[in-house]
Amino acid sequence: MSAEPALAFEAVVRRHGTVTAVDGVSVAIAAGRFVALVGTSGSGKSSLLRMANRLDAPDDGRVLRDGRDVAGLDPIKLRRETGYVFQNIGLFPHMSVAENIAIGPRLCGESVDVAARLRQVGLPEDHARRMPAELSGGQQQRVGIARALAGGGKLLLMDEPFGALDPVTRDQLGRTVRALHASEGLTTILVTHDMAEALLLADRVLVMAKGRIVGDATPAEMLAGKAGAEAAALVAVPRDQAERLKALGG
Ligand SMILES: Nc1ncnc2c1ncn2[C@@H]1O[C@H](COP(=O)(O)OP(=O)(O)OP(=O)(O)O)[C@@H](O)[C@H]1O
Repeated sequence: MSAEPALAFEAVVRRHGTVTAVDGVSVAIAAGRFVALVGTSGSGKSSLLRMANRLDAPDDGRVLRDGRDVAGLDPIKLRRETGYVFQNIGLFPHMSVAENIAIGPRLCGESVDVAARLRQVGLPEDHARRMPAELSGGQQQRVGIARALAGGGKLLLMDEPFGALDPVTRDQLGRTVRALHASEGLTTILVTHDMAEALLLADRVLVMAKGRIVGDATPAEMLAGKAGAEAAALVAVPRDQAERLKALGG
């Protein structure tokens, strides 16, 4: 494992017209960590994530992967080596599950063990022949995760990947991703609006507000109120819900 952080942002700025979406973010993420990125809508989470594999370029500052500035890396290769999963992942509707999973490596003349990839994400092997429309939303997201990892990349970026799913499916998928993170030796960054999900899955939580990182702590530190006012406000929501549920149960 490299001594360099798997991903680092150095004084990164990203503007969209007159809006400064990312306003001087510096943060390093060590290989093997599971980081949740939280913050209210419009705080800059997606804008930050998109710079990790050159979907967007910073207006200022640098983004480093394993110590190398992404500006000097081949974007096609970089994206192949990055698992990227987002809400409504967009499987190719006219391709089978197997073809969807294998598409990236196949374009580079490489083959994929589709059955193994399906097993990894908890889907039966016979689903390989199905078309995306024959799968539930949760199953489609599982295929999306399998496709994201098929290139063999060790960095997994997830932008609200469970956003459109019911709470039970969401919880199951979260556990699957956490298990994959460990078994595959991934570095994972999960953008989520669900603070409870962030606290339960991640080993480090970054809080964004107005384009800046305003909280950076472990889940235990967050719960103990040691990560600043914005983090405390976000943690207050699931805590209050848990207390109200407990009160209901007597
Ligand atoms: N392509 C774009 N063009 C113009 N403005 C944009 C664009 N993308 C994002 N923005 C603006 O940049 C700011 C940050 O947006 P971003 O999507 O990064 O936030 P976010 O924290 O991911 O939000 P959400 O949780 O709602 O997805 C917002 O003010 C948004 O309106």
